[in-house]
Amino acid sequence: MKSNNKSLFQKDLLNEAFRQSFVKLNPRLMFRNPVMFTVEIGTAVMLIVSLWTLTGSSDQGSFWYNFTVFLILFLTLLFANFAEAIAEARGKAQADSLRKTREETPARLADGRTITSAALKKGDIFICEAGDIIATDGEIIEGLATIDESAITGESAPVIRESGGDKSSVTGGTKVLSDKIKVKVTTEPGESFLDKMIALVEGASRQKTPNEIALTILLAGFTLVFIIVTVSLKPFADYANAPITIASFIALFVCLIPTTIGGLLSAIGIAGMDRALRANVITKSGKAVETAGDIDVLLLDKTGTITIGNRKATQFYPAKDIDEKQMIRAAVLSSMSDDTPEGKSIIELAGVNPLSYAVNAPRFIRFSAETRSSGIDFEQSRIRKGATDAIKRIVEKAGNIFPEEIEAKVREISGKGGTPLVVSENETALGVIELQDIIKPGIRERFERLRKMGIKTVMVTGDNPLTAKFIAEKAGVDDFIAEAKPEDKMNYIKKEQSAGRLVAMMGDGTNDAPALAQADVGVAMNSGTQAAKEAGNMVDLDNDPTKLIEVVEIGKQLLMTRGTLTTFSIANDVAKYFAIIPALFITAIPALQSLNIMALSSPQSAILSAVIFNAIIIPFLIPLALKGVAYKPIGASALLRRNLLIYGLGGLIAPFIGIKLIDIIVSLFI
Ligand SMILES: Nc1ncnc2c1ncn2[C@@H]1O[C@H](COP(=O)(O)OP(=O)(O)OP(=O)(O)O)[C@@H](O)[C@H]1O
Ligand SMILES: [K+]
Ligand SMILES: [Mg+2]
Repeated sequence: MKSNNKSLFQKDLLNEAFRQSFVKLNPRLMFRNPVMFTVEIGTAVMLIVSLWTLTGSSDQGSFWYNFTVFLILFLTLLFANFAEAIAEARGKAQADSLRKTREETPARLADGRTITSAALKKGDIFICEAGDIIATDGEIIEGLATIDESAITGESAPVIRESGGDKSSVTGGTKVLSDKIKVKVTTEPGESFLDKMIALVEGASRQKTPNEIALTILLAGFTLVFIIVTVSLKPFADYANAPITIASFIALFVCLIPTTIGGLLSAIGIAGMDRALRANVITKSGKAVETAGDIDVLLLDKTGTITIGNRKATQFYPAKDIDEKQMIRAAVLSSMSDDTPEGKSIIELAGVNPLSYAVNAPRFIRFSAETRSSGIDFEQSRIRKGATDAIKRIVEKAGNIFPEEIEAKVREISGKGGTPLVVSENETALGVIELQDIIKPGIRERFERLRKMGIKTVMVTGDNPLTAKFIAEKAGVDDFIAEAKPEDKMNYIKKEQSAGRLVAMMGDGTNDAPALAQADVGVAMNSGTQAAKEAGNMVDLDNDPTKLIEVVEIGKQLLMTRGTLTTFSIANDVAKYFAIIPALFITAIPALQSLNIMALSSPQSAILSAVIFNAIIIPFLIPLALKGVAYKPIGASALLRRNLLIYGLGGLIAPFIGIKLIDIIVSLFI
C-alpha cells in the first residue's frame, strides 16, 4: 500500500467518482444525508417551477433565471456526491491492489497433494518452501523462514517468522524467501485477512460512527429550524407586500442550511480510514480511528514493543554449592522443547546438544505467561526455569531456602535492565540465567511526542519490577506495571476506563488478547498470533509498536477536520444572509439596502451569486476533507484557538469576497 500511494485525483478514480455522483442522486441513497436530501427536494421543485414558467406565467420570473437556479442546485448535489464518491473510489483502488495479492495460489498439503488456495479449510496443514507464495493465512507450526511481506506492507525488507512465540503468523499472498515451514490454516475460505480488508476498504461494511451519527442528527435539526424560519418569512413578506418568488425562498433556504459540512461529512470519515490504511494500519471500524484521536492512556508491552524482543541468554550464574555443569544441564533440559526465543537462546549459549543428556519418558512443561515458568519432568527429576518470584515460590513452598546469593544476582541483573531466569531442580534453586534485550532505537523521542499530545504511556511486563524500572526509565515511559499476568493488563485497562479515560493497547501475543479486546483501541501486530489479531480492532501491517502514534494523529486529524469544516460551514453561511435578505425585500423595504454591504448589483444577481458560492465551496474543500487539516502537537486549547482563527474567521470573511467576485461576473450576463 505504501508503494502505490496515489495522488489525490487520479484519472481513473475521477471517472469512477464522476459516474457515482449521478448514481448517488437516487433519493433512497440521498435520504441518509438529511441536509443534502432537502436540497434535492428544493432542486426538484426548481425544475418544476422552471417548466411552469414556460407556460407563460410570469410572476415567478423568467425561465432562464429559474432554470439557472435549478442548475446550480443540481450541481450542488453532484459536488456533494462527488466528494463522497472520490473518497470511496480511493478506497476501492486500494482494495484492487489488495485483491491482486489474493490471487489463487497452489498449496502443497502435508500429505503431498497439491490443492488450490480456495479449497484450503481451517485446520489444514500446508508446506511452503523458498520461492512459494503462501496460500492463505495461518500459523507456523514447524520451522522458520524469511518472508517477503511487501505485497501487503509495501516494505521490501524481509522478515523472519517462526513457530512458537509471538511471531508465528503468516499472511496469504506473501512470499517465502528461504527455508521451509509447515503452516496451519487459521481462517475459512473467503474469510482471510485480505478478504475482510477488501470488504472493508471497499466501503461495503462501512458504518457511520457514533460521532458522525450525532453530527448528522444535529445538522438535520439545523435544517428543520431553517425550514421553519424560511416558511415563517412568507406571512411577513405578505404583510410587507413584498411577494417572494419560490426561487428566492429555496435559494435562501439552501444558503441557510449547512450544506458545506453536509456535503463533505461522509468523505471526511472515509478519508480517515483511508489515511490509516496508507499508514499500513487496517482498521476494523471507523469508530476505532476516531476513538484513537481521543486516547488518554497507552499501554505497551515491554518485550518486543519497547525492546527488540529477542531476549538472549548471555551468562549462567550457578548458586554457591552448585557445579556449573549441573546448572547448565538443568537449564538446557528445561529448554529442550521450549521454542520461545528465550529457550532457544539458552541452548545456544550452553552449546550443548540437549539429546546428549539421556532422559526417559520426559514430560515437557511449556512456558506460559500465567505461570511465568517452563520446564521438564522425567524419572525422579522436576526441572523448572522462570521468573524469580515464580521459582522462589516453588522453592519456598517445598520448605527449602532460596539462596541469598541468587537474590543478589537477580537484583544485579535486573538493575541493568536484564531479565533473570532462575533454574531449579526438585525445588532447589541451582542458579540464574541472565537474559538481555535491547531497547529499540528512537523510542524515547516517540514517547516524548506522545507526551506532548497529552497521552500517558504505561509499560506492562511480566518481568520483575527492577528490570521493568530500568527499561521504563531508559525508554522514557510515564509509568510501568511489573510481574503482570494477562488478566492484570486487562484489569489495569478496566480501572483506567472506569475513571473515564480512553485506553489504547498494542500487543502481539495470545496473552495480550484479553487486554486488546478490553481496550478502546486495540492494535495487534500482523506478525502476532491469530488470537491477538482477532481481539484487537486494528492490525498494523508493519508490526511497528510505535505506530499508535500515527494512528492517534490520524484520529485527531479526523476529529479536527470534521470540527473545523463544521465551523467553516456555519460561518460561511453568514455572508449569504447578507446577500439574500436585502435582495428579497429591497423593493418593499428600501431601508434594507443598508444590509447590502457587498453592494451586489441586482436582487437576482445577489441570489445567484450566493447559491453559486454555496455550490463551489464544496469541491473547493474536497482536498482538505480528504487530506485532513494539518495536525500539530501543540496542546488542545492552542490548537482550537488556531483552528477557530483560520477556519472560523476565514469561513466568515471568504464568502463576502467570493460572492462579490461572482456578482461582478454574473452581472455581466443579466
Ligand atoms: N521461555 C521461558 N521460560 C521460562 N520463563 C520465561 C520464559 N520466557 C520468559 N520467562 C519469564 O516469564 C516472565 C514473563 O514473561 P512474559 O512473556 O509474560 O512477559 P514479558 O515478556 O516479560 O513481558 P511482555 O509482556 O512485554 O512480553 C519473563 O519476565 C521471564 O521472567
Ligand atoms: K449553506
Ligand atoms: Mg513476552
